[in-house]
Amino acid sequence: MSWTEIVIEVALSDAETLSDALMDAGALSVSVEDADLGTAAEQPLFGEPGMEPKEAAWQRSRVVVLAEVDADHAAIVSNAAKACGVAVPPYSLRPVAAQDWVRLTQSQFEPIHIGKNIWVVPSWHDAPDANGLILELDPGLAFGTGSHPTTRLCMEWLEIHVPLQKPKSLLDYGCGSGILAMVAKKLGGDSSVVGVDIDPHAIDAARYNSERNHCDVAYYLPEDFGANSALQVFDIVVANILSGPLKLMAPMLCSRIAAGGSLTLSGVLAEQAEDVIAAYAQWLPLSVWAEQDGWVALSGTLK
Ligand SMILES: C[S@@+](CC[C@H](N)C(=O)[O-])C[C@H]1O[C@@H](n2cnc3c(N)ncnc32)[C@H](O)[C@@H]1O
Repeated sequence: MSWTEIVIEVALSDAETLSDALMDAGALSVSVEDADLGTAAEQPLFGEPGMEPKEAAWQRSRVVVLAEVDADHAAIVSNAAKACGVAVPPYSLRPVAAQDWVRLTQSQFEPIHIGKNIWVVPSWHDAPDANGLILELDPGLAFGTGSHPTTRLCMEWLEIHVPLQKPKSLLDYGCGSGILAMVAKKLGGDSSVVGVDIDPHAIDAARYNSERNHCDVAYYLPEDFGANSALQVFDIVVANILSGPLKLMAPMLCSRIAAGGSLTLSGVLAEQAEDVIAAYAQWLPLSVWAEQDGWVALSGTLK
């Protein structure tokens, strides 16, 4: 399947009405861009701090219309112009090369190597190292594909500490795609792993991902977690959220750590570490375990 782009240069004031009319006249999609984009005449959108914002983003617009290759392109433009009560604007046509869009999108997601031996592998790839700890995971609605430094920090911590601590139970609070819970389950053998997230889409994604990776993990929304395991404590608690919620959650998260158990937090910027450490100080001494790209993982053991 291939398409044609109709490129029309119009005055800024006409761009929006013409775009609507072009959709009514048979366009598949319409986008409006700065006609001076990439040229010496392009104006920066934002001025220096303190300057008045410009009234308009740019001076002249280019309307780019995607149409079927065998559509009547002249009719699309003239019908739209007629509907707007303006003269038919000059336009040019350019072919859009046929692409395998699925393949193109998929090629942007390569397997990710984390720590010593963990691989996060999209379903359309073979595992690069058959002896590695392989998580099959596609980019989706929930946060956690292994590309973010905070996820990587937590996975690296788990890779080292789960085999050392051999936890009987582990809680992943703010589980997103379930990536940390699944790694913990694969590293921890028969330990009981629970994931909690406030976002129902994340819970669905985590359940789906865990089934595909043969990981027996229980996932809950916070209210169901409270109802189902009100008194349960865990040998390891890990939470990769942001510093604000982590500070508020300190009493709740600490109440979930078993005696002698540990807590690992990420989603915290290096400059926020001191503040987060202070919020947890009455329960356990946290310290910076590692830093990546300005993000830290904090870790500590319950007093
Ligand atoms: C940064 S993502 C981390 C996802 C995954 N654990 C990882 O390490 O990649 C944070 C997750 O915490 C969840 N979250 C945010 N606030 C929360 C809260 N108050 N209770 C539970 N989950 C929360 C978000 O929905 C999101 O999925």
